[in-house]
Amino acid sequence: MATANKNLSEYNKADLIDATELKIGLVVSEWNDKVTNGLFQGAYDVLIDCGAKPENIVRWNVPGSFELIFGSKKMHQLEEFDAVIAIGCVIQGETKHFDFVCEGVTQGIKDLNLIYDVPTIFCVLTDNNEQQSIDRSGGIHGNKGTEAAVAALKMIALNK
Ligand SMILES: Nc1c(NC[C@H](O)[C@H](O)[C@H](O)CO)[nH]c(=O)[nH]c1=O
Ligand SMILES: CC(=O)[C@@H](O)COP(=O)(O)O
Repeated sequence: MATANKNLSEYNKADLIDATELKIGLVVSEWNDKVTNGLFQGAYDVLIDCGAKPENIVRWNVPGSFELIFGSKKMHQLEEFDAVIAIGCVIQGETKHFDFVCEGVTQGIKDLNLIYDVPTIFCVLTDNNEQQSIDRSGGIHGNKGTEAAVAALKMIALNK
């Protein structure tokens, strides 16, 4: 099922755990920050809706999606978080750099999930154009940040 057939913002709060006592880290890329800020807001709103305290939602910014790997690793090393959400937006340009950034951040975040016993959630848009990113960060297809926070809460429940 493609995103076009599924609204990313749909979730059932009854399916999610109480977030009152949770601490969530969000590492946010500054590239395409209009989009990444929208993704962050979508994730933040779910966590608050599920009872998280604002002071327990910690945001770190990094220059680009490739730096999400190192930023997420440093968060994990604090051993304070129940989950880390890596937020980025990679948009195809003129060169093959898109392919390498997307593959690198995908593999890097996969590796973090193997190394650490706290989930790292992959909230990275890998789009052909800016409109696709807008559509998936609070636009017609919903918000992938919402989906990421839901995934984080579900994985925390599984990890208890
Ligand atoms: N083109 C995009 C980038 N490129 C920058 C890299 O992520 C990285 O910061 C740089 O190579 C230095 O290590 N990053 C994005 O997040 N989105 C893009 O569209
Ligand atoms: C994903 C990127 O790094 C890319 O947007 C950079 O653009 P370009 O390939 O035109 O250098």
